[in-house]
Order: sequence, then C-alpha cells, then structure tokens
Amino acid sequence: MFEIKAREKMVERALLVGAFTGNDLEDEAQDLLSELEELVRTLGVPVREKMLVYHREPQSRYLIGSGKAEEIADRIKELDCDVLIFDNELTPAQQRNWEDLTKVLVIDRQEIILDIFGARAQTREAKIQVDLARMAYSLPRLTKAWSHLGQQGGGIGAKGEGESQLEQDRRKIRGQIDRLRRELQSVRKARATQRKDRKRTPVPNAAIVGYTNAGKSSLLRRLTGAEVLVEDKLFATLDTTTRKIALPNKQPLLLTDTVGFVRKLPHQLVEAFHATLEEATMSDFLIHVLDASNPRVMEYYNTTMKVLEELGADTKKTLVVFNKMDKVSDPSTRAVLRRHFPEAVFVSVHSGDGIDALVNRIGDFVSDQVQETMLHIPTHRGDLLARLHREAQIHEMAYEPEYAMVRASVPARLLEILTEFIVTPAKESTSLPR
Ligand SMILES: Nc1nc2c(ncn2[C@@H]2O[C@H](COP(=O)(O)OP(=O)(O)OP(=O)(O)O)[C@@H](O)[C@H]2O)c(=O)[nH]1
Ligand SMILES: [Mg+2]
Repeated sequence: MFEIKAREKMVERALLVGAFTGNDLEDEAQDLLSELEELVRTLGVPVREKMLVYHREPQSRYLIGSGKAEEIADRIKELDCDVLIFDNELTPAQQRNWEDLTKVLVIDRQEIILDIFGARAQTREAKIQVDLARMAYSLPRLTKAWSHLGQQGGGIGAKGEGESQLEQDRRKIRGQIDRLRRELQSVRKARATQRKDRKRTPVPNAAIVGYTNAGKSSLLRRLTGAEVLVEDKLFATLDTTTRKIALPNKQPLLLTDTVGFVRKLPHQLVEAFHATLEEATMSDFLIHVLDASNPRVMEYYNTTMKVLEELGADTKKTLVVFNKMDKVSDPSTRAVLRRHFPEAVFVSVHSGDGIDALVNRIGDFVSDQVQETMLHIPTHRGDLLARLHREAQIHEMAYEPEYAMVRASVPARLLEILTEFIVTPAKESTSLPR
C-alpha cells in the first residue's frame, strides 16, 4: 500500500515530467504540468524542476524514447532529486523500468491525486471510495513490492515462494475490495434515505459546482457562515456539505458544496467522484463557480461541463458565477467573459463585491420554482397550515368556519401535496398588499 505519511517524510525533491506528442497541444501540456505542480505542492512535496518532453509516439519501455529517458535520469542525479513524478499515466511495467533506471521513487499523476483524496477524505463513504480506488490502482503494481523475493537466491524454490506470496497478497486485497464494496453499499443506502428525508421537506436545493480551487467552499461560507474547509490547495473539499440559507424573499434554500473538478482524474476515482456529485444531479439548479482570474477559465468551464454531461446534469438550470474578481485587473477580461456568458454574475467572495446581486439572482432562480396560489385548507389540517407558514410566503389569510383561505407563494414541491386544496391560481396583478 502507499502510505502518504511515510512518503511525505521520505521525499523532498521532486522532478516533474510531462510528455506530449504531436497530437497534444504544447501549451495544454504545459498547463497540465503546472497543475501537477500544484497537486504535488498540495501534498507538501517541493518541486525542483519541471520538464516538458516531446516524443513522437508512446514507447513501451519508458513511454518516451530511451535517449530522453537517459537525459532525465542524469538530470535527477544532477539535482539530487528523490522522486520522479509523471503527468502521464504510466503502466506498472513502465513505472518499474523508470525506477530501475533512476533508482528513485517513480509515481504518476494518478497516484498523486489518489494520495490527496486519501489525505482529505472525511466521511466513511469518501474513505471507502478512496481505499477502493487505491487498491484497484495497486493490484497490478504489487509485483514491484515482491519482485526482490523472486530474485533472491536465484533458485526455483525461492522464485516459487515469491510468486505464491504475491498470489496471497493479491487474494488478500481482492477480499478487502469485496468487503469494502459491501460496506460502501450500506453506507450509500443510509445516505439515500437521508436524502429522501430531505426531499420530503420541499425546500428547494442548489449545488455549488466547479473546478477545484474556484472558491466554492468560500462562497458557501460567505452565504451561510458555515464552517467549511477553505484552502488554497487543490481538492480541499472531498465530501459534500449542505447548509440552509435564507434568501431576501424569505425563501429558504439548501446549498450543497461539492468536490472540485480536475482534468485527468484517475479512472479508478471517477466512480467515487461521480458518487459524491450525486447531490448535483439531485438538485433543483446548479451554481457553477469559476475563478475569473485564471487565464484557463474557459477550459475549466468546459471540463466541468463535460463531467456534468456524463452525470446527465448539463441541462440543469445553471447560474454561472465568476469569482475572484478582486484579482482581475484587466477590464477586457470581464468584457470577454460577459460576452460569452451574458447571464453570469461577477463577484469577489473575498471583498464581498457582487454578493448581494448574486443572492438576488439566486432568489430569482428560487422564485421561478414558486407559484402564487389561492388555497382552501380544511381547518383540521393544522399540519398543512404549519408547513405553509414554514415553507411558503403567505400574502393573505382568512379563516372561514370550515377552512382557512390562504393566498401564498408556494414552492413547486409543496404545491404538489396541496393540489386538492387549490382554488384558482391567484392573479399576479392582484392589488392586495404583499
Ligand atoms: N483573491 C481571491 N481569492 C479567493 C476568493 N474566493 C476564494 N478565494 C481563495 O481561493 C482558494 C480556494 O478557495 P476554496 O473555497 O477552498 O475553493 P473550492 O472551490 O472550494 O476548492 P475545492 O474544494 O478544492 O474544490 C482559497 O485560498 C480562497 O481563499 C476571492 O474572491 N478572491
Ligand atoms: Mg471546496
């Protein structure tokens, strides 16, 4: 298994390598490499140097050509690095070949992301998901740990011993995987029940989505005063947090923070990642937060949209929010973004600029799901009256002997329960005071 803590003590000088072919865009590769540096920094490992390497086509031995590989090995010696980190996915064999060549620890982007997820997972569900992803990643790489046994003594017996040890280990891991899968199922079932309970109270809910580090948690904190983890690190949030806020029109809204999106997510983690995003697919609408100060903001937008598409949530009503406007000094940036997203809201969570406007826009989104209605609620249904008081905005109320006459703006989901009591939809143009 890969122990992050052990490694953090161990490695302190990393060389990063990003390999690209003619089919990749060089500046995209450069950007991904910078992002890898961020990820490595998030793990607390200092980076000595980054190298972008062109290669014509993937080679089986080192992914890149042996000549280039030798150069990198030399550079590792010169800089006295103790870990080589690839932005590209390495096969278990390539990883071993690199370790033989360089004599340092060799890992790839996948493992870095797994480590970050592992260090940050909070709930049981997130922890299980990360463990499962790690095991799936390490299973084909186990040979590495045991290959020295196979070589010991060189005799046939010794080799057999090594292999059976490997077999035992694999079996053990497969058993653990089965156990974790079962546990995950029961944890998920419990969460689904919780969510159903929440659905029963027809409070509208929105999910805050977006690329990692965009400021999603900061925004939730600003809007709710909730103590959510905010950090200038990638993947600060791994579990979803839901908080209730009150909008200016007194409408309550449940806001859910979600895990940030990133490019080249390890495929073992995609499922885990999607599961934590279930909240997004269940919500009434989305708040898509973007870091306007990042020159790559359009790419990040597309990455997030692609994931939402995979989740079937890309057609959901979405409010686009450009954050960190305090860091945007060039006025043309705003103009360009405005042209692409005429409906977007520009804010700075830090300075508070635009937050009031944002809250109003969120209020509009919620009101769209609220209908003004005239109801006759039987007097013995005190439960429904209590809910109306709690969840609707009551404009007018009068008691008749048999029923209470109520004119209120009612959230769509509460209205579903009340259909039999609707009299006629009240006119918007009514002169009664609101
Ligand atoms: N300059 C500036 N920085 C901001 C603003 N909003 C958030 N940040 C910073 O951006 C960093 C990331 O903020 P988070 O709220 O953790 O971002 P996130 O989107 O929740 O990130 P993940 O949970 O990793 O997906 C933190 O260092 C924040 O202080 C802003 O309006 N202006
Ligand atoms: Mg966050």
